[in-house]
Amino acid sequence: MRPFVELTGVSHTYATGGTLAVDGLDIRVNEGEFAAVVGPSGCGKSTLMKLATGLQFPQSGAVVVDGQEVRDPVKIAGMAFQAPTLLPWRTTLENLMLPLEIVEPHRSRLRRHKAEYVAKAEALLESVGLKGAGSKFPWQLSGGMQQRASLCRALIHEPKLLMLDEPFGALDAFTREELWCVIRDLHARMAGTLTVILVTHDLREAVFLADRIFCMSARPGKIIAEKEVTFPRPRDLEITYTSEFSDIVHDLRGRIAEARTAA
Ligand SMILES: Nc1ncnc2c1ncn2[C@@H]1O[C@H](COP(=O)(O)OP(=O)(O)OP(=O)(O)O)[C@@H](O)[C@H]1O
Repeated sequence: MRPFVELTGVSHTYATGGTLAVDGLDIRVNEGEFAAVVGPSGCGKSTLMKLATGLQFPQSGAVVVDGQEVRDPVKIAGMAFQAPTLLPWRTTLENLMLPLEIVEPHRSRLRRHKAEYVAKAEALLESVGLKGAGSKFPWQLSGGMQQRASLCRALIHEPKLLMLDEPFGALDAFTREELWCVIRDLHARMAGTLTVILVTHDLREAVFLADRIFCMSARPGKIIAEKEVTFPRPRDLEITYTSEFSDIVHDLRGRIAEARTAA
């Protein structure tokens, strides 16, 4: 497998406040892989996401995505965050269409091929259990439904890289587990062509979804452990109740506890 996202010896200090957020960060995620990043609060997980998508640029080290050094915002990436950030004055369908109005080649095609794109958006909504919700405004949807819609928006322009920053953090445990399965199925459907990086505080979520888990030190963040998760796919929620699963969660919890006290 070829590396798809590579950060090598990356250090980054924010100009505002002069905070050294990550220092000597090395991470390599292969094409098609589902990676998760866990670590103590404030260790630089979101910074890693911003660096990998060209929203911030490091003072030292290299960031390479899909074989190209990152010098601008990465157009092949889709992103979803803890807050669904849907525009309240647009319907759900219109919210989904937003990246198409910005990202080429869709931007130039959108007007002439509108029906094709609408059909695609509707198919995506159906795939996450939101059939028929396209005409509703975000405020007419539950939090879980909004988060599903926001996932669809992140995927509408067929990104090769999906970046998820605590996307389920604000949801109740049942809805969260339901959405784990939605993401699992989306990733499986795009077999080998969609690389995912998920930042999460939820260690069960990381172990259930990921092929590889990176554990970060306290700030300034660097990778202190890398763990492969070899449970066969497709994974069922039942595996979360097995002792093998709990062992991995406990191991990660121990590493993060150590990283916090070492800070
Ligand atoms: N835009 C910014 N300007 C200045 N400092 C920032 C900015 N974004 C993050 N920081 C600082 O960089 C450090 C790392 O923040 P980051 O958001 O990457 O951590 P995190 O691991 O995602 O945190 P959490 O787990 O709490 O979400 C923090 O000390 C934070 O205050």
